[in-house]
Amino acid sequence: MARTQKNKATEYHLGLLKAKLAKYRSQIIDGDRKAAAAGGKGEGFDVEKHGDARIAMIGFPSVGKSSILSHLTETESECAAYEFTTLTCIPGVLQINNANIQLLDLPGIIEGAASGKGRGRQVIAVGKSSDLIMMVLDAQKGEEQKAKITRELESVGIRLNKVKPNINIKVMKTGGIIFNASVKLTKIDEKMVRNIMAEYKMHNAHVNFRDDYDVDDLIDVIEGTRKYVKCLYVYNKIDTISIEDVDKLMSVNHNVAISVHMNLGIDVLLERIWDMLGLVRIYTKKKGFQPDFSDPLILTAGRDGVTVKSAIMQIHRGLLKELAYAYIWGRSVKFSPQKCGLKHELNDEDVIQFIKKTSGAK
Ligand SMILES: Nc1nc2c(ncn2[C@@H]2O[C@H](COP(=O)(O)OP(=O)(O)OP(=O)(O)O)[C@@H](O)[C@H]2O)c(=O)[nH]1
Ligand SMILES: [K+]
Ligand SMILES: [Mg+2]
Repeated sequence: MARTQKNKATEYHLGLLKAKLAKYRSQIIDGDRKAAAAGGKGEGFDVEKHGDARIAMIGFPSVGKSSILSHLTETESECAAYEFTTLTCIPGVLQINNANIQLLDLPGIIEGAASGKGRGRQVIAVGKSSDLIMMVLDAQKGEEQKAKITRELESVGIRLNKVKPNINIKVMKTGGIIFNASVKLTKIDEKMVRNIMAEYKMHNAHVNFRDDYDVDDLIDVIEGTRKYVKCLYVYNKIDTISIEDVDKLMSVNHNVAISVHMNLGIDVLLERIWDMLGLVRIYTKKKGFQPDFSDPLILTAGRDGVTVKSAIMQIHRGLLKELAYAYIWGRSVKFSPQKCGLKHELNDEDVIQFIKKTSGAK
């Protein structure tokens, strides 16, 4: 693909090559999955999920992943100046705002990790299972390390800091391909969409583009197995570079610059982790009592954020039927307390009191 000159005539050819490549990749990944299921998983990698969220640290060897785990949690993971010090998945518990977050230290990966080099596949599988990937990078090394690891993750279907493309495909029995777009498309045209659909042997379908997407986005939606994961890029060892270079790193979206050795940037790192996880603390209170501010419920945002309903689902779903309304104090309401229904969206640090239909609703 890299050797094909880019112009209008070759564009269709490139699009089809991309679709073929994506198809073969998913066949290989699928084969791997079956082999893994048959032959047991990588030893030392099947760590059980614990706590309110899971973060996986992924990076090249000796960037300081284990140093970060040992610094931020009670767990000691061996740190050393030689590469591949860490050989398995080491879990620690990171406490931020009373939430218990599982932080996973992992072996360093190398180029080709996704196709099975080293323990790359196991490491990437752990990344896929997490709520946030911390891509740990060495501030002394060039920008290409970020692109290389991103490529490894993308090649197995992980998409970093992206939302699923809003392309709707409805398979029909007859009628051919009926194509619609809500905006003017600049990166793909109808002919290309038809070619790609044909490559996937989809001959009858309604295809609707809700935004200006490209070939890769269409393939992602057709393949359907992509995993959209948030990613924080953590540049460690800033004690070895100039202040100007630190400023440059910090000016990029989703980047954080730290030094474990000098204890620099750690507060900012924890804040960014909290923000990116999108966890919400909710304090429940009983009538006539103060809420217990030392013991929040930690809720994770679903597609509609955290609502009164999703809060109840995480606490005690039986309450759903019994609820008359909820009283809310906090930033999500105009005045406190305010009577709210199930759809009301909660903010971090709101206080909630549930009023049941039978007790005190009148
Ligand atoms: N200068 C500097 N060195 C650091 C810093 N953090 C870690 N190191 C050093 O970097 C080296 C590698 O640290 P590790 O924590 O073992 O790195 P790792 O990413 O876990 O390495 P692998 O497990 O081998 O992949 C060690 O010699 C650390 O002392 C830092 O903030 N500044
Ligand atoms: K090391
Ligand atoms: Mg390590």
